[in-house]
Parts: sequence; structure tokens; C-alpha cells
Amino acid sequence: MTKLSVNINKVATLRNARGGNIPNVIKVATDCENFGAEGITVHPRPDERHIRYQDVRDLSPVVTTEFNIEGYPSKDFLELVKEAKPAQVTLVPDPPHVLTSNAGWTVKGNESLLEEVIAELKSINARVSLFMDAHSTEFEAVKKLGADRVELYTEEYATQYPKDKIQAIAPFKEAFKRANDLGLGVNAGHDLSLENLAFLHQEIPGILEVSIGHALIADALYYGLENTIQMYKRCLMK
Ligand SMILES: CC(=O)[C@@H](O)[C@H](O)COP(=O)(O)O
Ligand SMILES: NCC(=O)COP(=O)(O)O
Repeated sequence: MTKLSVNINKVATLRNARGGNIPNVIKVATDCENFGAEGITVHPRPDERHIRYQDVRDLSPVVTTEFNIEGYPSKDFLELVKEAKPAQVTLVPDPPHVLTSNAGWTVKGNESLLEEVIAELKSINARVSLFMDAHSTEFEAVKKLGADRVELYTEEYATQYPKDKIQAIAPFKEAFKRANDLGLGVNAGHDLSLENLAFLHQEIPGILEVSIGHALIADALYYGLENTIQMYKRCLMK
């Protein structure tokens, strides 16, 4: 069964816009879980443009499903994660000022960093996932580093989907098989939406978790948060 982890970065974007605490990020996370989310994902960036480090500390004791913290393994990020002790950490190679995540890891040249960080995260019993491009030829290296999962970076799928969904899904089906054959679990995320999620699930039902934020929160403006979460979950039931 593919789990839905709701990324609440954009709830924090709205909250920060006015400097107060509306919407309350902690309450939204709890409500998302009550509405059916099977995980909460956050991506605290160095500039704290949306999720703040304090949000992560405040969320840690209240998230009752799976808490997934994404980010680049800087010293500050690792200290925060060791405080929060989430179920899963998704390592993303984002430079500090990137607009949004826009690439998967290149393991070559990052082996010692990743090996050290993965060992450190395993020591706090976190499941470790690496954000990877579907075309990556480094899944075996990811496995050797001790990671548990890869998260397939699905922007390319979302962009291609409206043009040719069969062509869009092909590299992701192939990547799923390569990763799965190595014993790596497979997550997926970035730009997934009500438009493209059902086909992704239909074609790759073995994906363990999708983390979805931007489109889901935008959809909630029209359909309401509870209804939207249920709409996304129905895409994962067929
Ligand atoms: C890693 C990834 O693709 C997303 O989870 C990322 O967290 C999106 O970040 P923004 O919400 O800052 O665009
Ligand atoms: N890992 C993907 C994620 O958490 C959310 O990405 P997006 O849906 O905001 O593009």
C-alpha cells in the first residue's frame, strides 16, 4: 500500500507571510493526520523561508503517524534531526538558496559525507532515504552506503505527464525495478498532483510512500483540506 505523507512546507509559507501564527502549523499537521494523512513531511531550509527549525521541534512530539524530515545534511540540519528523532530522514542535495529541490544526489564525490551522515542517522534509528533522479545509475552505491530507501524525484514525470504519460512513466518504472531489485525501498515526490498521481500508482503500485505538498495545499484552497487529503488517498486506492 502506498502511504500519503503530506508536506506542510506551504502552510508555513502562509503563516510566515503575516508574521503571526495563522495558520497554526502544528494544528494543521494534527488535522492532516486526522483527515487520513499517513505521514507528515517537512523540509526545513537554512533560510527558514517556510518551515522553521522550531516548527520541527514542536512537531516532533505531536506527529503520531510517520514524521519525515527532508533536507541537506548540514551540521545544523543534523543537530535538529537528532533532537527531533523522526521516523525517516530524506537527504536532499539542495544548495541553500535553490528555489525548490531540483536534483537528486550524485553519490560520486559525496561518498564520505553520505556514509558518515547515514551512519549517524541510523544511530538514532531513523530510516534513511536519498532523493534520487530516476535516471541515476548509482542505486547500488546508495545501497552500499547503508540507505534504506530512495525517493524518486518526480518533477520530470509531472512535466512530461500531460504530453505523453506512457513516455513519462517509463524511466520511473525502470528505476523502481532497479532500486527494488537491490533491496532498496522506493518513495516518490515532487510536483505530484491530482492530475498525475493515480497513473503513477497504477503503473508503480509498489511505491511505499509519496510525499506531496505544493499541489495538495493549493488544491485545499478550493476543495478544503479534509476533502483534498481524501481525494489524494483515493488516487492511491485503485
Ligand atoms: C525534496 C522535494 O522535492 C520537496 O520535498 C521539497 O521539500 C519542496 O521544497 P519547497 O516546499 O521548499 O519547494
Ligand atoms: N519530497 C517531495 C515533497 O515532500 C513535496 O514536494 P511537492 O509536492 O511540494 O513538490
